[in-house]
Amino acid sequence: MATAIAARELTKWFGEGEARTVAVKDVSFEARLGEMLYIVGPSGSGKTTLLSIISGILRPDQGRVLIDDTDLWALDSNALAEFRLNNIGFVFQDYHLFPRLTTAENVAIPLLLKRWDWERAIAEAHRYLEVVGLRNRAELPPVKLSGGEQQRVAIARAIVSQPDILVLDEPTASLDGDTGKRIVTFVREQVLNERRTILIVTHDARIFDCADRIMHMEDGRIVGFEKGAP
Ligand SMILES: Nc1ncnc2c1ncn2[C@@H]1O[C@H](COP(=O)(O)OP(=O)(O)OP(=O)(O)O)[C@@H](O)[C@H]1O
Repeated sequence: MATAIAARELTKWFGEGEARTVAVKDVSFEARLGEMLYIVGPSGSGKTTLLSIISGILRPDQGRVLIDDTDLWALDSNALAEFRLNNIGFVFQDYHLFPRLTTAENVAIPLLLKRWDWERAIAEAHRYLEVVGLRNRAELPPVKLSGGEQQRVAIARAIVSQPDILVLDEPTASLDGDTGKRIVTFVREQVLNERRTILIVTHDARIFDCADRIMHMEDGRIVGFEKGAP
């Protein structure tokens, strides 16, 4: 399998002097095309910090992230924003949906940012809502949806612009066990393909069997990999 993401000697610290915490220490790994890779570890082990660095949200203090031929953190801020918009979809733990917009409008946001005209963006959003099984919720505001449905809206929004990299931070944290498992199985079966790489930070052992590989972190470092059982 080809490499999609290469993390090279990433280090990130917060604060200075006595208060300095090293959140990620000299982390190197590769994620492959067509792979679902989990990042697991105790609270405070640096998982979210690492995910944020890899997805272009948080600048590392040292090291590089290579995505295909692009050295992510060598891009200027405009190029980085553009790269993120075109290549990386991010699903946050608490969904980050806009309450005053309809479900379809929420899903259309990345396309509107890419300057699609309104009608076309909304039509495409409807198509993706159908993919995640929510076609009949398109005109509702997110508050009218269940947690699992909101999570699926967030996934539709993250994939609507067809990014090669999809990043999910604790996607099942706010869901009951069955719903969480269903959502991750959906991502594995309907969203993963040979041109995509999916990274998932999770504590949830009930979804481990959907992973291709599980990367364990402790105290800011990678302490091992195990094979999943998809
Ligand atoms: N913005 C910040 N300012 C200061 N310290 C931070 C900041 N973000 C993270 N940290 C610290 O960096 C370390 C790693 O945090 P991180 O959130 O990456 O861990 P995590 O493994 O994702 O934890 P959790 O599973 O609890 O979400 C922790 O010690 C945390 O307190």
